[in-house]
Amino acid sequence: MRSGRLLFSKLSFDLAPGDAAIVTGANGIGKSSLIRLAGGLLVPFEGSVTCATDKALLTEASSLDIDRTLAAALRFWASLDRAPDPEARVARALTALDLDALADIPVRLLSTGQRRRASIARVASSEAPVWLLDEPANGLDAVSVTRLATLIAHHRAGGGIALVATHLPLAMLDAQEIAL
Ligand SMILES: Nc1ncnc2c1ncn2[C@@H]1O[C@H](COP(=O)(O)OP(=O)(O)OP(=O)(O)O)[C@@H](O)[C@H]1O
Repeated sequence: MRSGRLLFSKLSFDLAPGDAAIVTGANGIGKSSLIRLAGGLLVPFEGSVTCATDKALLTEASSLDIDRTLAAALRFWASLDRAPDPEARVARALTALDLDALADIPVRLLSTGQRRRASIARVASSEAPVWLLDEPANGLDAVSVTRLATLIAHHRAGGGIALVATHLPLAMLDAQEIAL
């Protein structure tokens, strides 16, 4: 329910380790709202959302401090996570997103696509088992979209879960489709 309007009803799905779901539908149908519900940023009008483990959320807004270097901005968030060794996690995520060369650049100087990759790196560096991604491919070039698909596949292969809202094609093997 948003602004008194029912967005969707009778929606039910489960995701086990290794699973993925892709949320599709027209503009304004409620894809972002569903991701936010899953992330606990919105409360369902009716029903419930249960998540047994840590989750990382990617929304349209970048949560990275624009005045820090990319590496420092990522380390800030990684240090708040429960997983050990934030430095190593950030280093791995920077490499996975091909951002090593930009590690010492202030976030405010990054391009749109670079910022999006940086936000994905924040999710990856959390090493949270559940990834909730709202339009992760927005602003990415073709190579970066492929890299994102590979990253999600690796995450799932390691027992991770991905719930992804996207209106852009993103290859995710055997993903459930949640068509709103
Ligand atoms: N903060 C808000 N307060 C009230 N209504 C909102 C808010 N955010 C979104 N809405 C409304 O909720 C509905 C669903 O929005 P949502 O962003 O979930 O759609 P979406 O499917 O992700 O759209 P898009 O494809 O354009 O990103 C829309 O009608 C929108 O106007």
